[in-house]
Amino acid sequence: MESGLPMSPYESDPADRLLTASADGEDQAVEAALRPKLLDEFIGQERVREQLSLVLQAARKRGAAPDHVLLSGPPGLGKTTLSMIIAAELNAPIRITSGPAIQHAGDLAAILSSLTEGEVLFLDEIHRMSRPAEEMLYMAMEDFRVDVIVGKGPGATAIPLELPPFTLVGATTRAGLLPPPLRDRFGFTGHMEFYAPAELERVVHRSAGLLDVEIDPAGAAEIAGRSRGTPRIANRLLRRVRDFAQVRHDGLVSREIAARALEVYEVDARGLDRLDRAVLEALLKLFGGGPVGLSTLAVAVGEEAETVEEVAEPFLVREGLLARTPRGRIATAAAWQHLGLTPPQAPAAARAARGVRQNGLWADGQA
Ligand SMILES: Nc1ncnc2c1ncn2[C@@H]1O[C@H](COP(=O)(O)OP(=O)(O)OP(=O)(O)O)[C@@H](O)[C@H]1O
Repeated sequence: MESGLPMSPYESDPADRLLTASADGEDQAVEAALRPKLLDEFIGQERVREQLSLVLQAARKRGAAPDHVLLSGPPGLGKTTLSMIIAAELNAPIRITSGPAIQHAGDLAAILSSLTEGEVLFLDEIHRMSRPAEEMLYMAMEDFRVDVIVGKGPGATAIPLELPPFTLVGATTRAGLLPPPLRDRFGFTGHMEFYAPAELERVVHRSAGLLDVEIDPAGAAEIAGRSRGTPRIANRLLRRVRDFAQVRHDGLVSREIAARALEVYEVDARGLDRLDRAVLEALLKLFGGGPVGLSTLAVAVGEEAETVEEVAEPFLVREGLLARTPRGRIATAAAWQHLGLTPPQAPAAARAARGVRQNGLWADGQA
């Protein structure tokens, strides 16, 4: 049973999109090899890294398990990677599971009771855990104890079970929707931000080294610029560009090769894909930049309203290309510029742009 929370727009990305931030099968297979193993190798997220480093160093000094850690932020920014780094830095084993995998409180009890002292428990998508499991987790986090209910009805008894001290690392795309009692039991929350292009360039370089791909700095910059601030996407685009470079050229990834490869995959210079551009083009060309209602816009691009709203729009809004207003969707000046189109001018605005009105006449002589 799920917690009943709506899916996050991040989670509902269809996996067949090259630019989705959620992991597909190929990602999962390659990602293990690309994950940084220690905090020093982890690129970017300076603030979270420094804060976490203090938490871990202090725990090591005290010889105790650190406080529970909550990592929040969109998918593909390195939450799983950081949880593994936490375990490696503490020299502790790690157990990995996720909210949706824990259907019953008993599932959680089984995991908790088999933890060893100091072990790190990584709970991905913690906001999607069932309510009874969530309540069991409160007690486990605070008192390192759970009550296992044996039997049913009036004869049911609660058997207390002591747990060894462990560190929970929870990950969520929606920290704001976690129930406060759960949120409050984390001693440290790290908010992961989208990566800057220069940081993604370093990610691409590092991954290229591990995958044995020859790449020059301009090639890495080209891939980074199209990766939507997300290392998982950067790594995926790098693999597609590598294919192109190996099949059509000599294997070296330069700016030109990266740009041509990503053109084949319909990822433009700003990281927009076919659907993103279709939405923008409809908004600009059919509706003059809006405002237009979501369902009308969706019909124009032949997609479901939810797909437009949850898959294309979040990135377009983040990029400042589209705005959601109470009257409908509108395109920004940057959207016109990005598609190389000229916004229509309102008659008065057009005249004002041409000249100053004097003596009741515009500079062009019209009244
Ligand atoms: N700071 C980083 N430096 C280098 N590589 C990174 C960094 N962050 C993430 N990556 C790479 O990006 C990929 C995705 O990272 P990860 O699986 O940790 O993301 P996530 O936030 O846990 O995603 P999800 O929420 O979907 O589980 C991994 O291959 C990892 O190697």
